[in-house]
Amino acid sequence: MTEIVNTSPLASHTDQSSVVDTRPVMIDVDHVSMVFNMASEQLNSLKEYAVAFAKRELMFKEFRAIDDVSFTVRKGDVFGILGTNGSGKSTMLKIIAGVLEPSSGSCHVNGNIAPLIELGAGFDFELTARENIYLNGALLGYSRKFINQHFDEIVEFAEIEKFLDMPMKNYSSGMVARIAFAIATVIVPDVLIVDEVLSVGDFMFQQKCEQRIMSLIKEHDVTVLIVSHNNDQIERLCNKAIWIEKGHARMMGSASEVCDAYRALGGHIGSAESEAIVYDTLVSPVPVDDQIATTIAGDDRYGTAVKLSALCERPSSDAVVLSVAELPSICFSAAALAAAYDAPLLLIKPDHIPDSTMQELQRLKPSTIIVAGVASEREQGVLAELQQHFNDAHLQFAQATEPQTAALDIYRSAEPQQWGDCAIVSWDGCFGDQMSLLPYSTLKKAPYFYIDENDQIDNETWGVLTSGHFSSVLFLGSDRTFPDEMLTRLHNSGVIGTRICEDNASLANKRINADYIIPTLQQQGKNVRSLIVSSTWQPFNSFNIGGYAIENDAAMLLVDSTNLDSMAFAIQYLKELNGDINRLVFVGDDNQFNRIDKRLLIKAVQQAK
Ligand SMILES: Nc1ncnc2c1ncn2[C@@H]1O[C@H](COP(=O)(O)OP(=O)(O)OP(=O)(O)O)[C@@H](O)[C@H]1O
Repeated sequence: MTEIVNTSPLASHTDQSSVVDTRPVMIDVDHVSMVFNMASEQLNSLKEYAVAFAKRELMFKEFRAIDDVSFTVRKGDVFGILGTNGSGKSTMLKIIAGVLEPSSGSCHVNGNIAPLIELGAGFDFELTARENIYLNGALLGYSRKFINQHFDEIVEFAEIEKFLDMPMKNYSSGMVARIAFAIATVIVPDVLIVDEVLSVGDFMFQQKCEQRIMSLIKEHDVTVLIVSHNNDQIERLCNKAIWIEKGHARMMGSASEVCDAYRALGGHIGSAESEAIVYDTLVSPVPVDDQIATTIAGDDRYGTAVKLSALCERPSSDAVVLSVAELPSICFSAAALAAAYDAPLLLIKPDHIPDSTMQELQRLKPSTIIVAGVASEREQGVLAELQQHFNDAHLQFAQATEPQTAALDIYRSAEPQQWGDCAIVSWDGCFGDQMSLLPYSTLKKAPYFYIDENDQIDNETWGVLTSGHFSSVLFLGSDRTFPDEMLTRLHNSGVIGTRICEDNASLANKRINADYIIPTLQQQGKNVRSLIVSSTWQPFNSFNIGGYAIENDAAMLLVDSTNLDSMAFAIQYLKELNGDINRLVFVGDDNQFNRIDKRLLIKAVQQAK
C-alpha cells in the first residue's frame, strides 16, 4: 500500500560532515520522545471526566508527538526546525525551553534561554502594554531597575509609543509579537528560541527581527533556534537545520541542503519509491545547466497567454480568438478554433478584457475577433470594450456556455474546410489528456467536442462527427463512456474511433507523445527536442501552447510538482527519452514550478545524456 507521508530518515544524507566541530555544545537533544496521553472518548465537562475517572472508565490512547529525535546545536549555530503542520516542531522547542519534560531521552541546554515560544504567554491582556513590559520582564527574570534602564529601547524597537497605555487586549497579534520579541532580546541570551513570532508580524517587522537576530549572532555569538514554515527564511537565517515529520527526524545537515530536500519532498504525497527517485535526483552531483530551461509566465493566466502569443509568428492570420478563462472545456475548444484560423488565442474575463490582453490585441490589430464563452447577459462589457477599441474589426460571438453546446457553437465559428479531418471528444474535467494533445490538435486543426451532462454524445454532436468531414475521432475516456458498440457504429459511418484512456494523466501524457505528437512531427521531418512542462492541474496557463509547441517542435510534459509519484514519473520519463530532449520550457509561475522542481527536471535531462 502506498505510504502517503514518508517519515523514515533520509539517512544516508543525515549530517555527514566529516569536519570535527570543537565549538561548545549549547543544546543537546538525546533520543527524546514525547508521548501525550489523550482521552480516547470525548468528555464534555469536568463532571463527566470525574465520573469516568471514579468509575475507572477513563481510557487513554497514547500519541507519540516526538519519536526518538537526537541532535546537537553548537555555539553560534543558527539552527532551523522544519516540518509540516503538526509534525512536532513546537513540542520540541517546548522541551528544549524546559516547558515540557520529555517522556524519554534527555535534553540539556548550556546557558540562559530567551524563549519566544507561545505568543502572548507571560502577558496579562487586561493590563496596558507599559504594565505588561514590567510583568513579562519579571517573568523572564529581569529586575525592575533593568527594565527601567531598557524601557525606551523596548518601546522603540516594538514601535508602540502611541499605544503604550492602551490595554493589550486591543492589540493585534502582530503588535503582541513586537513587544514579546523586543523584551526577549533586550538582554543578550546564550540561546534565543524563536517560534511563531517571526511569522506573525508584518514584513517590515520581520525584517527588523531578522536584523536583530543577525546582530545577536554576529556581535554576541548567540545560539539561535528557529521554527518557521517559511523555508526561505530558514535558509536565509540558519546555517544548520533539521526536518521533523510526524515526530520523526528525516534529515539534518546544512540549512540549504535540508531546505532544498524539504522544498522537493516536504508535505508532498507519494510512494516511498517515488520519494527515493526524487531525492536521489536532488542530491545527485550532476551539474545543473540552467541554459536548457526557459520559463514563460505572465503576471496571471491572461498575461501568460499574451507572452505565448507574442512568442509565435503567424504572418497569415489577421484574426484573434478570445476565450473566457473560466471553463477549461470552452478554452480547449477555443484553442482548437484559434488553430483552425491559424490565429492566436487570448484569454478574457466574462465581463471585461484584462489590460495585458487588451495591449496584445492592440499590437495584433486583428480584422476579425471571435469571442467564445461570453454569456449574453454579461457580454455587454466585453462587447463595449471591443467596439470602442476595434471599431473596424468583424466581431463574432460563440455564446453558449455549457461545454457541449459551446463546443458546437465554437466549431461552427469556422468554415468546415478550416478544420482538419480529425476530431477529439472529451469530458470537461479531463484537463490533463486535453493539454497533452494540444500540440497534436493544433497541428491537425482538430475541434474538441464534449459529452453532455448524462455522459452521452448528443445527437447534434454525433451528426457533426458522422457528417463525412472527419475520418478519425479520438475519444478521451474509458469504454464505459465510449463503449465498443459506439465505436462500431462510428466505424460503420466511415470514421475510425480510438479511445485514449490510461490510469493517470502522466501515463496518458507519455502515450499521447509517443503515439501522436512525436510521429506527427516526424512525418514533417521534425524531431521533438523540447518539452513544454505544464502543471497537470493548472490548464489555464497552457491553452494556447499548441502554436508555440509546433513552432518549437515540442511535445508536452505534464507534472504535478506537489505529487512525488508524478515528479518521479517525469524524471524517469526524461531518462527514458535517452537524451533526445535538450530543452525544457516551463509554463507558469513559481506556484506551478519552483526552482527546485525545475532543477530536478533539468538534472533528469542531463542524466539522460
Ligand atoms: N499537550 C498536548 N496534548 C496532546 N497532543 C498534543 C499536545 N501538544 C501537541 N500535541 C500534538 O502533537 C503534535 C505535534 O504538535 P506541535 O504543535 O509540536 O506541531 P508543530 O510542528 O509545531 O505544528 P504547527 O506547524 O502546526 O505549529 C500535534 O498532532 C498536536 O496535536
